[in-house]
Amino acid sequence: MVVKVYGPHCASAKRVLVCLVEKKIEFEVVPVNVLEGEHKDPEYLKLQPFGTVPVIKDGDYTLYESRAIMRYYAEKYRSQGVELLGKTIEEKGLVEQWLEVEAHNFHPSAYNLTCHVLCPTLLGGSSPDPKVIEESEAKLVKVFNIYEERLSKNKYLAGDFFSLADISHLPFMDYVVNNMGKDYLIKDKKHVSAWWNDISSRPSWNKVLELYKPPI
Ligand SMILES: N[C@@H](CCC(=O)N[C@@H](CS(=O)(=O)O)C(=O)NCC(=O)O)C(=O)O
Repeated sequence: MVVKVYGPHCASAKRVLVCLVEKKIEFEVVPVNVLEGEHKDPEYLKLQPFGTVPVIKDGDYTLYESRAIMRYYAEKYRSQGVELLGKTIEEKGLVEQWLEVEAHNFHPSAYNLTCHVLCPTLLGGSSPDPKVIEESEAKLVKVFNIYEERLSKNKYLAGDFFSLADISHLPFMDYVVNNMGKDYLIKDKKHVSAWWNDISSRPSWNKVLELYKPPI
């Protein structure tokens, strides 16, 4: 049974797609036009009651939350493709730690910038708020300072191996650094810059970006 990934053009779905490519897992995509509100259709809400993308269907198995989906496939196909969870329980612990750091320290500010700078339609009619943009950038500076220190000792966030924690950053780092042109946030951080250049050069990321261009 081939896994179906709903909403491939959206950022959070790209975490899942990169994971599947790295693990050499065959997949199909089901486009969901969030700008037209298709993610709020009753049929879609039966799959994902919170009305966000992505969700996957793998036979009778349905799963949403992009990071949970990545963890599921990285575990289920552990011996296939690139190892994305580390080799020891200690390494796996660090992968989980940096996945949580991405979700709770990096993502909120990156998502705020996405809404207020890149896609104000996500604001539901409100106007972009310069104060939110300023505060979000300041928070990201603090996050990248911590990343700079971590990456001065390790090639990747969880250690000297590429993992789900690095994949999880790809879509919104691309929005912040490239789509928003806020590369100045990392340009003076040589280890963060080297890390970003490394992970964003991966064929898996560039394949997904080429196949499923963002809707914004
Ligand atoms: N925590 C969820 C977040 C999913 C999410 O917010 N998806 C956005 C699209 S994107 O920001 O990932 O591109 C969405 O559906 N937005 C539409 C909406 O919130 O109505 C996950 O990681 O899957």
